[in-house]
Amino acid sequence: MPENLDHLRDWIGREERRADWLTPDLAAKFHATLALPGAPPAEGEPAPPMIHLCLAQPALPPDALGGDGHPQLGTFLPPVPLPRRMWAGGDLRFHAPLLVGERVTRVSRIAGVTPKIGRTGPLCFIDVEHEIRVGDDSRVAETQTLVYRGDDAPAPPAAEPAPEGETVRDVETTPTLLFRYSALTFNGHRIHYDRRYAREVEHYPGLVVHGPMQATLLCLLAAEIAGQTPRRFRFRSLSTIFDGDGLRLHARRTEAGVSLWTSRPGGPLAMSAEAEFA
Ligand SMILES: CC(C)(COP(=O)(O)OP(=O)(O)OC[C@H]1O[C@@H](n2cnc3c(N)ncnc32)[C@H](O)[C@@H]1OP(=O)(O)O)[C@@H](O)C(=O)NCCC(=O)NCCSC(=O)C[C@](C)(O)C(=O)O
Repeated sequence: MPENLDHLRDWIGREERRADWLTPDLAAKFHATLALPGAPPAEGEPAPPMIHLCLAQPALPPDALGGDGHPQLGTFLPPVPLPRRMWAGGDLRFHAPLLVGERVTRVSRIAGVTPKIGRTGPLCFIDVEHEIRVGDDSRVAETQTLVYRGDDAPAPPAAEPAPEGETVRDVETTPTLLFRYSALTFNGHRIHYDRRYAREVEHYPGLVVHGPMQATLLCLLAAEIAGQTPRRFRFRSLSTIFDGDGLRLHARRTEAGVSLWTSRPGGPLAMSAEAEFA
């Protein structure tokens, strides 16, 4: 670790609250971007799980953004002195669906700051708890884990090819898909649309396929296989997928629910996830 990061724990407990409308327009754009089957839900109908990631995102002017296109660190998230942000994982509990047309409030709280040394060097994990409410009614409880890495951190060492699932779906990871998902989530992170920045500044071979989009596709696949929205959905991002790689979604039914994972075709495990229904 370049320096002692214990002082960042002072940020634990910091809260932020934002509100938004789940409009029919957003529901239609989410449906179209992810190529979901059938017609998008109309006003008053349940919206698909994970659409909340598109809601109540911070809307800041350009001078409040960092060089990576995200809000500058030290506003809500602590000022971690490691520049490269990635989405590391999540743990979500779905209490009840959001309905199209509802006014949604997102209450966010810094819940953890955990420095570690990984195989690729210093890592700092930040846990953010979000509660997605309509009035006093909690619909989704989510813990997001973000990770910050050093400037010169290498890619994790190559791993074995991931096994194939019982159910397999291929998704074409075009720049258009990545751009449209960034737009839906109002995510300015340049690693998803600025190829020169992704290569020259963050040393990736291509545009990065969003962790939350992979998680959304896996959660929707779990819901399709089980015929219902999971009660709990957990995931971890273990290696990165780039545009042009192709994204393969895998699923296998288990006693407790559905195990899911992503890879590029023939590539190592990228995201691993569990959906529970009881
Ligand atoms: C994070 C990397 C570099 C660590 O790779 P490593 O080889 O350095 O780590 P390690 O040696 O395997 O593990 C070190 C410690 O970290 C833990 N660990 C290791 N991984 C995770 C994880 N995911 N979640 C939680 N914990 C993790 C692991 O369990 C261990 O803990 P321990 O010492 O206590 O045993 C590696 O796992 C990696 O490259 N993951 C892929 C990340 C990725 O591609 N994310 C999606 C794209 S970025 C994105 O979508 C952005 C977005 C949407 O714009 C946005 O943030 O807003």
